Amino acid sequence: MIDLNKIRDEIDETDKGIVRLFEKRMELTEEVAKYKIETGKPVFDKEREISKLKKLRGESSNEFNAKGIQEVFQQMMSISRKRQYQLLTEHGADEQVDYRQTDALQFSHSKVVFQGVEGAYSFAAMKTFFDDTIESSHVETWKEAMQQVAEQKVDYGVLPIENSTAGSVSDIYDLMIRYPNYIVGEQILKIEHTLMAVPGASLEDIRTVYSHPQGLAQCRNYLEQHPGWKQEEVLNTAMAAEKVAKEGDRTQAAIASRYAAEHFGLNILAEGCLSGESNSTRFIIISNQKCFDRNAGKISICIELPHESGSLYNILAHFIYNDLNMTKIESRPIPEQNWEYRFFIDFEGNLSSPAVKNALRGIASEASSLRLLGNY
Ligand SMILES: O=C(O)C(=O)C[C@]1(C(=O)O)C=C[C@@H](O)C=C1
Repeated sequence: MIDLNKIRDEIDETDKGIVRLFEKRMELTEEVAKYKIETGKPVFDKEREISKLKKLRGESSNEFNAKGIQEVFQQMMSISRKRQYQLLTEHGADEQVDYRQTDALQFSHSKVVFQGVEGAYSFAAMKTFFDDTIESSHVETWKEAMQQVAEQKVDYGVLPIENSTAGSVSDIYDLMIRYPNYIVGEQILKIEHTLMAVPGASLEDIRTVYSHPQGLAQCRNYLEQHPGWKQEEVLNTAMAAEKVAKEGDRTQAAIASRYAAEHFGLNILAEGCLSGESNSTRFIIISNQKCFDRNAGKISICIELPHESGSLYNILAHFIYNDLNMTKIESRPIPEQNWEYRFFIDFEGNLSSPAVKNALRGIASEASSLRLLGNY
């Protein structure tokens, strides 16, 4: 009978040896880091890693072990890189600080653009985030709002990025890539949709419901109870209310805010049950200035990765090693590169913290591209 305890003793001895060798390897890594700090040579040397993996695989006795060796050494070199990034950060090696930190961003007396018309949820988010000294204006589309901020026609823009029921607003993610704007704040707004129609109309009269696609999506459960109603998309929830009020047709209804119903003189036919109790939308405040609040606690980045196995896993390891809490990851297709994606990542932290600097240094070296979208 084989003695399990005896085998385990031998495994323990072998593991001790592996730990000693690992420690030795990490000491050598520190030497490499010193050399790289002095010479400015990049930490990540892909060619060296590929040739090492090939050689080590060749030294294993069978294909199964070769795979294991590849996995273990990929991890070992990735750990070695992370230690080197730490040492580079501690040493303050060529930090590229192309953003400005400020004690407090100037929001009062600024020019702010939102999409839609008064009564739209973006308008409500703007009113909640900013004070009464701002000069606000509105445009028809999210793209125009992005453009106005990019061209510095206004100081800030307010855009919806995510809804707790319907999910991410993917168009906003795509627009963030197309325009050189930055996120400087966010506002979460509880969304309470109501169904409204012209005075005198009742639920039985309704044939068509107008709203923004997000409004229709968030009220999907309610609308499923009325399969006979035709759903029509318009640019904005408040515009839907405006259209119903202007056309005066009692077969039409709009899904929009209570404010919009009052503003356009419409009657509320249903409320409260439309999109659930906790339905909320997160709005971002964007600026063209790469300027972040010194006390900001959340960072948004966008990365593109080499199209190869394990690349996302390796990038995410930078958050784990630096104890950073990732709060969101979103993927969007890269146009013209079918089935390849860019990733939008939110995590907690401030750009001045060493942990964030380490992680961003590592990600910048190992991703195909990294764009900082904001610290707010
Ligand atoms: O040889 C180097 O240049 C190192 O930095 C060491 C090492 C390794 O751990 O083996 C780590 C990172 C490089 O990408 C390649 C190899």
